[in-house]
Amino acid sequence: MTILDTITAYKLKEVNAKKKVLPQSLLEHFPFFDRVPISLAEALRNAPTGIIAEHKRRSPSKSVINDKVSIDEVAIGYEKAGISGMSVLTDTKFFGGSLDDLVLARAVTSFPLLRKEFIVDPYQIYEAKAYGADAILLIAACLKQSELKDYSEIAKSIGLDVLLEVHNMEELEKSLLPSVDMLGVNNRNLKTFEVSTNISKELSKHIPDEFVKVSESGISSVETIKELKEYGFNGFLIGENFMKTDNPGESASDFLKQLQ
Ligand SMILES: O=C(O)c1ccccc1NCC(=O)[C@H](O)[C@H](O)COP(=O)(O)O
Repeated sequence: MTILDTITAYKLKEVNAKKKVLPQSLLEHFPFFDRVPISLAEALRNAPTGIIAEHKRRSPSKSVINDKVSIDEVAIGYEKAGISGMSVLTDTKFFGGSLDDLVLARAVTSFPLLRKEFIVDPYQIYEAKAYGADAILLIAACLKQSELKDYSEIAKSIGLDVLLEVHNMEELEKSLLPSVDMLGVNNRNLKTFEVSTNISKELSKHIPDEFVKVSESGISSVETIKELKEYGFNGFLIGENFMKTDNPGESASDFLKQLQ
């Protein structure tokens, strides 16, 4: 059993329990549900740097990364730094995040927010909108092609952008759907936790130009970003490199200065 199998099995139970307490029909009455989202894909297409900075307290591969800084401090710092968008991990059990983090980040910023979650049920897409997200993540390794199609179409129907994450050619082939805005290549192998940006470089040539290409995980240098740009990447998802510092916003700001 891989970590992804463990997480998705847990998520299915978690979502079923949530639906009993707060049905989807009620999520549609949350104030943020009527908010017009800001497109993360557009922000990346038009940005000179294209960084999506992540709020990440801990992870299965690294345990604790940073549980000292507050979400609002991180979100304000990232926006001030000039980052294109922010990824907010909302999983509690494995990453120490929550939907409260998403609401708090939304309350203090106006740039695009990605709900970083292991989506296994459409309920979580409505939840993302209700709690202030602009975009959702779908992971090809967790979902069948019919689910990727249905879930991305649901997200688009309520105005959310879709970042679809792949790690190999087989996952990429089932992910080239018109309802997907951004194709993310995860440089982290979720079975071994090994990280290599070579996977982004290899898969980039098979991603058609209509998708915004995003390289995810294990990025810690501006040289890597400059190199990945040569392969057509417009977006770069960075978590640990900023979050491991005492001041993630300042660290992101220094990183952007080096890039410009
Ligand atoms: O980060 C992990 O250990 C991990 C383990 C299992 C599933 C997903 C995982 N990470 C989620 C992510 O996508 C990363 O947080 C994101 O790409 C940022 O990565 P990094 O810059 O390496 O923190």
